[in-house]
Amino acid sequence: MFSDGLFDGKRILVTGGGTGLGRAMAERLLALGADIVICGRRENVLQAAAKEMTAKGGRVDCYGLDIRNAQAVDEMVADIFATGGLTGLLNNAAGNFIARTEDLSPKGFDAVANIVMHGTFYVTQAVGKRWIAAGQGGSVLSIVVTWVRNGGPFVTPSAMSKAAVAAMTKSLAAEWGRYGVRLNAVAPGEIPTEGMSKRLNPGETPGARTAARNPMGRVGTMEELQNLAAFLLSDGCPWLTGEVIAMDGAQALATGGNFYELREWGDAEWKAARERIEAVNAKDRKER
Ligand SMILES: CCC/C=C/C(=O)SCCNC(=O)CCNC(=O)[C@H](O)C(C)(C)COP(=O)([O-])OP(=O)([O-])OC[C@H]1O[C@@H](n2cnc3c(N)ncnc32)[C@H](O)[C@@H]1OP(=O)([O-])[O-]
Ligand SMILES: NC(=O)C1=CN([C@@H]2O[C@H](COP(=O)(O)OP(=O)(O)OC[C@H]3O[C@@H](n4cnc5c(N)ncnc54)[C@H](OP(=O)(O)O)[C@@H]3O)[C@@H](O)[C@H]2O)C=CC1
Repeated sequence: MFSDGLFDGKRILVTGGGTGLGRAMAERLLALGADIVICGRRENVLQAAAKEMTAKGGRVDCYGLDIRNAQAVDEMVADIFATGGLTGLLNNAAGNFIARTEDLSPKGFDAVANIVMHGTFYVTQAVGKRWIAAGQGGSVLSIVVTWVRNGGPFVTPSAMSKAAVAAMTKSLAAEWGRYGVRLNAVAPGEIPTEGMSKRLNPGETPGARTAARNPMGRVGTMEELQNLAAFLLSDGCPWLTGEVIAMDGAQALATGGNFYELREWGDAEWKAARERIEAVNAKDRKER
């Protein structure tokens, strides 16, 4: 679908690029010739992913850090610019889980908001200010959710924070356009990944609920997202900026989104879901 070498000479930072959608998009960009940088909190996950991704060649650099830490983000980005710079940024790292909003503690809200809203801003600003200082342009792509348009029941901290990322995308497209920096966002429907399925559909067959409700009768595929991300980050559309593009088989248009049906759940279902989510959180935390 794309020419070989489309991304020759490009270097792209993919936050959360060691797993799931981030890894899939990083792999496609690498295959098209880009050098890749990935970051996340679990260094072992990043190193294992980088090893597999470069089995056929290419360069993938890893940084183990928490993007909620603005100083750590700035140090990472300074190091990246000291070792070759960047032409693109893919804001993909996120945290999320389903919960009744009345059950959230302040720390539970902050866990999501500090990753998605604050962390995404820290990375974008650290990269953007260096592009501006260097007099070079760049392209930012952020992964959001369809809930930025109409809210997301039972995922309120994520809906609020991703809406902030969509607002950042539009604000900076206007503010930084004069520097040749463009920003766009993609709002995918469900594309099952381990990190997502275990926190948003705990105990269910991954993708089953979406397949039953989606106008196209299925979940999304990695390949569809890889193609859209490659197009948006390529030099093929330099005047395209400030857009949020949904790709969900029209599910949000038809049904409003993903989790409204959870209003049927009672205390027992929420307790079971929380236990499953906290088990996966604890497992991942041990690897940090
Ligand atoms: C269509 C699909 C769209 C998909 C969109 C996506 O984004 S998929 C992306 C999917 N991928 C990911 O999400 C990957 C990354 N995700 C993560 O690392 C975790 O899920 C994280 C966001 C909780 C951060 O973890 P951490 O260890 O850094 O967290 P921490 O120690 O800072 O604060 C923890 C606080 O959260 C509380 N809490 C937790 N669960 C529940 C619950 N079920 N109920 C209520 N509360 C809950 C917990 O009790 C504690 O508060 P407390 O009690 O101390 O006051
Ligand atoms: N899968 C889906 O159906 C959909 C996903 N999305 C979005 O796609 C993106 C990827 O999700 P997905 O691949 O499914 O889930 P994953 O859980 O696999 O990806 C999240 C990644 O972000 C990293 N991350 C999380 N918190 C931090 C942090 N504080 N600092 C640094 N890295 C962090 C995680 O690594 P680590 O834990 O090691 O830090 C992980 O690699 C997210 O933005 C999500 O909101 C949007 C719509 C649908």
